[in-house]
Amino acid sequence: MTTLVLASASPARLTVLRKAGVEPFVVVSGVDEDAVQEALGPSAAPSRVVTELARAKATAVLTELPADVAADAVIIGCDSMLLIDGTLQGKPHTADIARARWRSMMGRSGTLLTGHCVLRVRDGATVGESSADSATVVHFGTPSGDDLEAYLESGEPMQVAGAFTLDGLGGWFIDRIEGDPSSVIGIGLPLVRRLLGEVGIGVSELWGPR
Ligand SMILES: Nc1nc2c(ncn2[C@@H]2O[C@H](COP(=O)(O)OP(=O)(O)OP(=O)(O)O)[C@@H](O)[C@H]2O)c(=O)[nH]1
Repeated sequence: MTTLVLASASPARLTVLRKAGVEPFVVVSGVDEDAVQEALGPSAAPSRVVTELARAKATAVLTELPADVAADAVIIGCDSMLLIDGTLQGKPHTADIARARWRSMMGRSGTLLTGHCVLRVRDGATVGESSADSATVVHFGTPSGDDLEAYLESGEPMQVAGAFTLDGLGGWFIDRIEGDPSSVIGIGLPLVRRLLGEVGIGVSELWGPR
């Protein structure tokens, strides 16, 4: 049976796949995302940035796979960033940055881009590849000052692209989205289904015992 390898440390991506019937084999890539972005240059299109980051993550774990997994596997790498005011934003990391971002984006909208790369692996070699990004327009609500401070205090916004979640505390502050919710959380299931199809895999082959 083909093993789905998730090349990500993201707990959210793991949860999305588990709820969708797949128990992935997780290998964290450790890719230096800043270095990849720098190599792409300042004029790289946002969709290319997130897709190349996803490809770098998927490629990086190929050599880390145990032989029994690498015999028959499909590796998925992802990268999510928020495109707003013409700039790509990753994780804010500090409360001050997250606060400044929320004060700027509340009441407005941005596009959450998630790049995906799927590598089909047989006997340790890549025999197929498909990649694409998904774009979801996110309409931000207007949290009160107290609510925003409490949200920052939770620590959640610092650890996620765009300083918000759809499926966590951030959900109180997202008015609506236009697009696929799973890709906002970090891995777009309908897009991954299409990418898996391009390398000859049907999603139900990956579902565990029901
Ligand atoms: N739960 C949740 N997480 C989100 C949401 N939006 C973005 N994220 C997370 O924000 C993180 C974006 O950073 P990335 O660099 O793509 O991924 P990472 O967490 O660093 O993990 P790697 O794939 O190992 O790089 C991911 O973990 C996403 O799952 C959301 O709406 N909900």
